Amino acid sequence: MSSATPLLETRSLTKEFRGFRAVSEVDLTVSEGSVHALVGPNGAGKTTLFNLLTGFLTPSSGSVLFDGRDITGLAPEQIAPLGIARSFQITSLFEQMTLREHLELALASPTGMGRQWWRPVSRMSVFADRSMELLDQVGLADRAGVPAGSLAYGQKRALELAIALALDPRLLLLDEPTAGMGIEDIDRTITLVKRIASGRTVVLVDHNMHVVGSLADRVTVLQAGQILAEGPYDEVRTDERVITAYLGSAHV
Ligand SMILES: Nc1ncnc2c1ncn2[C@@H]1O[C@H](COP(=O)(O)OP(=O)(O)OP(=O)(O)O)[C@@H](O)[C@H]1O
Repeated sequence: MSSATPLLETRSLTKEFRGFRAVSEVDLTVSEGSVHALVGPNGAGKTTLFNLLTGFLTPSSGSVLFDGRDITGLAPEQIAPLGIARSFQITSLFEQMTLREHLELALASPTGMGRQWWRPVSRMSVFADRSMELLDQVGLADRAGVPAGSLAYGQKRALELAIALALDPRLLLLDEPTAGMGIEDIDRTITLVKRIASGRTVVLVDHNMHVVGSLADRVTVLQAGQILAEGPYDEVRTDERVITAYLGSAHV
């Protein structure tokens, strides 16, 4: 992480909901090739910030720059093809569809890698090899033909990661990748994220400090919509202001 080139930058980014500032003048700088964690107590503005970065929300003021380009106000379907993918906190899979079909659909979508959405479904087999590669990357190659509904929770989250990777994103945004997981799945997810983070930039929201400490090169702590502290994990976790902020929340 020697390069100082920011892949993602926000400048005075602000989102108000009827006068309430959920995100307030946030200046975030994410270096290319880094894993950058966003943490903070409930309601700190993490999800709102993710929504601003991916175009699901439009900022009230301020800007978002990706690779030096101003992407403020672009729609999600304009932002995704630039190389920003997101995995969601809530599982969004089709229970009856097989794992391979999920990947083929992701690859064939307008924002997907091939952008060959005009191809008839019968020609989706061109994506078969890539689908298997992606499933292999997340350790699900042997489940390719089973319906997503039959997967265990941790496997569903791994499938969602594979779907996000179908874009071959430069920037991958992970919203609580270990939420609701037991310790074994958490450790498996840490290993998986480490593997897929190589060669790309990852911004991660997670409440689990073991996950953050294991993965993040840099941590930004949000509180009440503002940046409270920022730095390497070991520095941030001993910061008095951060400790105080967390003592007031459910996630100590
Ligand atoms: N659409 C909305 N309308 C009004 N208020 C909102 C809206 N979305 C979020 N908020 C408020 O903005 C604040 C930040 O919410 P946000 O979901 O971004 O926090 P968070 O850090 O992701 O919290 P959590 O850790 O619980 O997911 C909260 O007070 C929330 O109630």
